[in-house]
Amino acid sequence: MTDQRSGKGGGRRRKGSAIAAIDTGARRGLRTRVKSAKGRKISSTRWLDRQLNDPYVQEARRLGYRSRAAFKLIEINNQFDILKPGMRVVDLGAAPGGWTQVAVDMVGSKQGRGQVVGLDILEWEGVPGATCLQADFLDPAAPDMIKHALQGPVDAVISDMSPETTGHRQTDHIRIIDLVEHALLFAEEVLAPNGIFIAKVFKGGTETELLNRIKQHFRVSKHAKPPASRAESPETYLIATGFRGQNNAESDIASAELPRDEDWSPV
Ligand SMILES: C[S@@+](CC[C@H](N)C(=O)[O-])C[C@H]1O[C@@H](n2cnc3c(N)ncnc32)[C@H](O)[C@@H]1O
Repeated sequence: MTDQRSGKGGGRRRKGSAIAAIDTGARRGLRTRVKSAKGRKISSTRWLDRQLNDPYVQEARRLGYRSRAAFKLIEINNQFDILKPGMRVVDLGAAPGGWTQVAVDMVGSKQGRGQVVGLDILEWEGVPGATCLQADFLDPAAPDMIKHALQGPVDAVISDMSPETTGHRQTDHIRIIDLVEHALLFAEEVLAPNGIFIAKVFKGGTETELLNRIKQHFRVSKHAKPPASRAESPETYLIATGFRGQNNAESDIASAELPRDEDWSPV
């Protein structure tokens, strides 16, 4: 909960093993899968094959990104032109650090412009140019920890947080919505006017109440499924721009006017 590091290099790589071909984040995932796949070795082998044949994994490795997830943020940004030099960004669910690396490059924090603060429940290696925190975001003390690290109002809160999936659709849905709701409440507290909120959600599962809240606080909201997000994954990203400002929420949006989740066409 109190671990705060910044400015260290990338993850260690084990030379010579098959695992050395996979970036740090994927290797962490491999260990998890092998452990949880006791007696189901075939599926972990298939998973390993998929990693080795995945062009995003290869490209992440070539460019020094810690996860293939980095490309999701790059693609979201290509599409929506969101992150710009000098911005202050909070990255939730940041480990192993792919999005943090991309955000650091985009805002220019290594050159002293903007700021990136990343947080994850897992222990993770600091990303140069970012403040890297370890805490459970659902712990009431976590938001204050981030606020303490911030040097001013935030331009973008980006969340790639996802809970350990159980395979039970409804349970997974409830867990991710809980994370998104906490992230949104935090964003409402720290965002500057016109700020941006990005959060991972599961397709077809964004609660009306959550969408209602997004509509009240942001001028524009969309769903996006970047090409780097695997087609078979239910994940999609909620992109909300034009934060109306603290205490400036639109309270007169009739619920009848709100789009149903399935009406939000993917962009
Ligand atoms: C898909 S990964 C993020 C990948 C990351 N964006 C990247 O580019 O490398 C999801 C992350 O959410 C984190 N997470 C899940 N629940 C969390 C919580 N309650 N607090 C903080 N982080 C959490 C997980 O530990 C995991 O690292």
